[in-house]
Amino acid sequence: MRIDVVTIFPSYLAPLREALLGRAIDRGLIEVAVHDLRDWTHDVHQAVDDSPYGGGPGMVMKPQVWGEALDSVIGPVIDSPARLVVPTPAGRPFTQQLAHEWTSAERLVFACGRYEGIDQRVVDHYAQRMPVDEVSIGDYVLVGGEVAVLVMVEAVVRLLPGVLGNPRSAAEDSFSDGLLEGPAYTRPEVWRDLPVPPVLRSGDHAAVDRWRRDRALERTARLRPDLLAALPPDALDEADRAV
Ligand SMILES: NCc1ccc(-c2ccccc2)nc1
Repeated sequence: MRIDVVTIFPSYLAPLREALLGRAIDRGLIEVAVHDLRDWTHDVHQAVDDSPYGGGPGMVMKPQVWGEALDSVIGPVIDSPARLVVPTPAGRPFTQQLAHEWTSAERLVFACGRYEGIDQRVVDHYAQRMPVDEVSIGDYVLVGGEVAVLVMVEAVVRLLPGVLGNPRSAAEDSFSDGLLEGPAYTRPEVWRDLPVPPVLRSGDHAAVDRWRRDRALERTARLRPDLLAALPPDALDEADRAV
């Protein structure tokens, strides 16, 4: 998978080259290119924004600059189909399911907005020639899309074959079975007078699996009842319902 990011703050994307994601790049599992939007300005001030039509606070990012940048970065879409992703608070929710969907994309191009966002015609123009996703990572407003890109790239790349040491990790993610993950424990057996739940040291794998699912169901009911309500009817067996 090739990932391109266009931003006025390229250094914000430096974490993409660290740790797990950095190793995925070194191993050739993904390619990452970060582009400075200002490279496509032609004026001495390198202007990327202007006042909003209709008035109102803040500034809007200019369509001309974005058009030249995205034409250059995306290139002839025919050659390598890409998805254009625009992080925005006014977007569809980014979910584990969407992360999985994106793992089949040959290319992801992220357009990081700042100020009050990007002139809508940029999304409208590219939506005529490629899939464009306006996506939100949560109901809060950031100063720009860069942090959201870090979140989404990590969520997608960790799902790619070979990236995680243990493929079971991604398969057993929170949300993979529609529930939140239950608690995890490691040595020591007792820490500050708090013991590890004995069942986890029993060696009885069926009991451990049952205990873990019960804790996941309890946690989901307590913190995310919406996820329980969204489960398909056959997702919970009789033992689950007893929790
Ligand atoms: N859903 C999180 C999120 C994503 C992007 C932005 C944002 C803010 C300003 C300009 C452009 C994008 N804010 C929140």
